[in-house]
Amino acid sequence: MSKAEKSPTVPIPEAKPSSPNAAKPATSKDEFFKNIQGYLDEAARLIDLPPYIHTILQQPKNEIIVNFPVKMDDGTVRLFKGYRIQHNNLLGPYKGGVRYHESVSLDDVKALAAMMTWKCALMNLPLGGGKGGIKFNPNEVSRDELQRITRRFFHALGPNIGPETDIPAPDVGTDAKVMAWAMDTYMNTVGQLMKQAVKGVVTGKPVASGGTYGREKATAQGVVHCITEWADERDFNLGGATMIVQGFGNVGSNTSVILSKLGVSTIAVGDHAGYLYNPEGFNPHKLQDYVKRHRSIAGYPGGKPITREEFFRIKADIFTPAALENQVGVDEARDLQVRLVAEGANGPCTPEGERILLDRGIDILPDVLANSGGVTVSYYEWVQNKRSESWSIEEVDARLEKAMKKAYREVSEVARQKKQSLRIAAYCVALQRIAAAYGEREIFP
Ligand SMILES: NC(=O)C1=CN([C@@H]2O[C@H](COP(=O)(O)OP(=O)(O)OC[C@H]3O[C@@H](n4cnc5c(N)ncnc54)[C@H](O)[C@@H]3O)[C@@H](O)[C@H]2O)C=CC1
Ligand SMILES: O=C(O)CCC(=O)C(=O)O
Repeated sequence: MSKAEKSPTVPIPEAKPSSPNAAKPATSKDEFFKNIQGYLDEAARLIDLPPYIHTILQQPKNEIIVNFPVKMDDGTVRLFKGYRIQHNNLLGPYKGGVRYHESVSLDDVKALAAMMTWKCALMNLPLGGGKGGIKFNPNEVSRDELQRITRRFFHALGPNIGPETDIPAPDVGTDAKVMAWAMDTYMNTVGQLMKQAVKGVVTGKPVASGGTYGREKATAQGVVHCITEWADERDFNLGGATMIVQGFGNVGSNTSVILSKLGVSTIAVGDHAGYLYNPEGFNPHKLQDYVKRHRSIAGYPGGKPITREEFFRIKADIFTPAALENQVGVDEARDLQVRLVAEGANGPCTPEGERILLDRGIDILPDVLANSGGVTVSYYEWVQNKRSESWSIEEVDARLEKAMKKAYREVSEVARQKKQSLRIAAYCVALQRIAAAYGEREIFP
C-alpha cells in the first residue's frame, strides 16, 4: 500500500472569509443561475422561441460532479469536489473554462455553462456551452499540490471531455500551465487508449504545447474592441479617458494594459485582497508584473488603499468588472459614477443592479458579448490543433477584431430595432441561431 493510501483523509476546510476590503457578492450566489434563466425567458418571449426549445435550454444536458482525493504536501489526503456542467452541444462540442475558486458551486457552474452556450452561438462558433470548476482556494496550495489537484480532476473527468466532446479552457484561478497539465493527463489516459492526437482537448495552452498566439490577452482584447465600438458609436474620445477595474488577473490586467495604449488611464483597481486608488493613473505593466509575482495587488506601492465602497464611488469614464459574478447590486449601481460598464467578468451585474444602471443612463456592454473574445480565440486554437497549423499573432488579432466588431454591430442593431438592452439583444441573436438549428433538425415532428 502506498503512503498516500495510508494517509488520513481530512474534510475540505470551510472557505476563509476574505479581507473586509475585498469584493463580496452583492446578492446571494444562488441567484446566479436564476438570473441567467431570467434573461433567457425574456429573450425567448421577444423572439417567440418555440416552447420545446425553451424547455430544453432551461437546464444543462449533463451535470458531472466528481469527488476526488489528492495527496497534499504534508502527507494528508484531501477530498476535492469538481464540476463539469455540459449545458448544450447542439452547435458543436461543449466548450468553456474551468474555475478554481473557494466560492465555486453547482449553481455558479450551471449559470456559467449556459452563458457559454449563448456566447458561442452569438459569436457564430461551431461550439456548445460547458463550464467546470473545483471548490478550493488556489492561493492556499503549493504549485505541486495545484498540479496534483489538476491531474486528479482531469483523470476523474476521463472520457467526459475530449476534442470532439467537451473542450475546457482557463477561467478564474486557472491558466496556460494548468491547461498543459490537463492536456498531458488526458493524453496519458483517454488519449492513450484512443491512440489519437488530442492537443485539442483543451485550449488556452502554452504556445509550445499547441496553444495559439493571442489567447492569453484574447478576452481583454475582445473587451477593448467592444469599448472602441461603443466609443465610436457615441463619438466618445478614449484618449484621456479614465477607468476603474475590479479584478486584476488575466482579463482585468490585460484590459488595462491594452486600453493604456489608447490613452485610457486606470485610476483604481481591486481584487480579492483589497482596493487601491491612484488619481494619476497606475502603470498597468508594472502592476501586472507585481500581481504575477505576488498573486494580488495587495502591498503594491503605487496606490492608496481604499475601501470597496470608496472604489464604487470613484468618478471615471469606464468601469471594467473582471472578477466574479453579482458584484454590482443595488448599492453599487447607485454609487457608480461612470458612463460605461464593460463586463469582462461573467455575470458581474445583478438584474436589479443592471436596471438601476440603465435608468441612470449608464451603458452596459454585456458579458456574453464583451468577454467573448476568449472563447473565440480558443476556437482558433482548436482549429489550428485540428489542422496542425500555427497562425501568426497578426492573423489571430485580425480575425478576432473582425469577429468582435461584427458581433457588436449585430447586437447593437437588434437592441435598436427591439428597443432592448444590449444584453437582451445579445441573447436574442444567440437564441435565434440555436432555434434555427433545432428547427432544421425537426427533433419533435
Ligand atoms: N480567462 C478568460 O479567458 C475569461 C474569463 N472570463 C471571466 O472574467 C473574470 C475574471 O477571470 P480571469 O481574469 O480569467 O481570472 P483570474 O483568476 O486571472 O483573475 C481573477 C481576478 O479576480 C480577483 N478575485 C478573485 N476572487 C475575488 C473576490 N472574492 N473579490 C474580488 N476579486 C476577486 C482575483 O484577485 C483576480 O484579480 C471571471 O468572471 C471569468 O469568468 C470571461 C471570459 C473568458
Ligand atoms: O476559452 C474558452 O473556451 C472559455 C472561456 C470562458 O470560460 C468564458 O468565456 O467564460
